[in-house]
Amino acid sequence: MKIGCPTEIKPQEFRVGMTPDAAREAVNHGHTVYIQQGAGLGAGFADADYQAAGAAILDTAEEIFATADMIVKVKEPQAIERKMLREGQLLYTYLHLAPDPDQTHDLLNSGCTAIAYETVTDARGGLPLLAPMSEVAGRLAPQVGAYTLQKANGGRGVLMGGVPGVAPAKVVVIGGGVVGTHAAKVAAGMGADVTVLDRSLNRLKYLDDVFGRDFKNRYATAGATAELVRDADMVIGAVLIPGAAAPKLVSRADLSEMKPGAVLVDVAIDQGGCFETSKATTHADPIYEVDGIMHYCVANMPGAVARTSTLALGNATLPFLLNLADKGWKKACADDPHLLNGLNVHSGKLTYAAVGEALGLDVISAESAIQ
Ligand SMILES: NC(=O)C1=CN([C@@H]2O[C@H](COP(=O)(O)OP(=O)(O)OC[C@H]3O[C@@H](n4cnc5c(N)ncnc54)[C@H](O)[C@@H]3O)[C@@H](O)[C@H]2O)C=CC1
Ligand SMILES: CC(=O)C(=O)O
Ligand SMILES: [Mg+2]
Repeated sequence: MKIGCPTEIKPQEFRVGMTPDAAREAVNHGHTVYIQQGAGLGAGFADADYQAAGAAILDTAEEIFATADMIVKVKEPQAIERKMLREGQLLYTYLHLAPDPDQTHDLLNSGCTAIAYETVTDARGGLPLLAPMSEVAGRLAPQVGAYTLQKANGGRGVLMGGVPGVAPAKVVVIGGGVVGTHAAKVAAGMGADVTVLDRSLNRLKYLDDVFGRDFKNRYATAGATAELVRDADMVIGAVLIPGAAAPKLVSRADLSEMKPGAVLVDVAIDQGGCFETSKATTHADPIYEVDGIMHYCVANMPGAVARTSTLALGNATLPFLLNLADKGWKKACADDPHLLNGLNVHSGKLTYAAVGEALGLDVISAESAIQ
């Protein structure tokens, strides 16, 4: 198969869809790999590294899209990339379609087949292609939140760990999955007073068993959420209903109850955000204020640490990538129901129920797409 990897063009996105190691493995499996010139530079990989791995370098994204049967990326295709997708081409990347009707319509119109990293599942109920970036974003969240809490950045001027004689910051994490757990670990490590909210009792039991001494947890009723948010210096939004638009758990009215200069870090922004006042921002201009509350809502947080993130994402995407290339997407999906769960779009039809529900569009079953 011809596999193509273009340079990411989302603002300040420095990750790349394939590492030289991934290219080498695909070449060893008998595939031809095309990398756009300079695609790996932001993550520290030179064109020569890809060439040494057996990949060919092409100058432009147009050439990559025109040549390849499968496009491997990191971020959802941007409008200009969507115009280059064609009928029958396979797209393997993050999509986050539920909050993005424009992208959804373009993918449907292109006739391509699109597998979304974020809805591929595993046998333990996890999301193996989302998890590595959730680990990164979770660990970054208290770091960017702590920066935002500084006075010069609009925050209330509270130090995460306090100092002897002065209380630490109160950090509330809504959603105790991968993002939430990594965020809580780092915030607790910085010395903050951390509470994690989740609606899954099993998850709370796990957090209590493993991290009971490091941070507290509460069941996420609306009442408990409101009570903790009111008193927080930093709230990290980390909920997910896979594939669906994030539920809004803090309203604009709730902001008036919060401490002026408190910080909301909405990691769930790529699924539309879990605070009513969230709107996606970029690394170039990440922070804004609403009613005295600072918001950080970058939808591609892992791009800030592109080398770590590219290596972590590549470890997770490679086995599926090789299966897709070796067997073709239909057989690869027929053999692996977890990969089939990643199928969001095929030949002008949506194949993922939660996306259809969020956007009010018809959906066919993924099973029917592989017949
Ligand atoms: N902004 C960025 O750069 C990045 C964003 N993300 C996003 O972060 C979000 C979280 O991802 P993961 O932690 O991997 O998901 P996850 O599935 O591991 O965890 C989500 C948790 O939210 C809980 N939850 C669901 N509804 C809830 C509610 N109403 N109240 C409280 N808890 C609730 C679930 O029980 C689960 O434990 C996703 O939207 C993901 O796409 C992930 C990586 C990077
Ligand atoms: C998960 C995701 O959207 C990201 O890593 O950018
Ligand atoms: Mg994202």
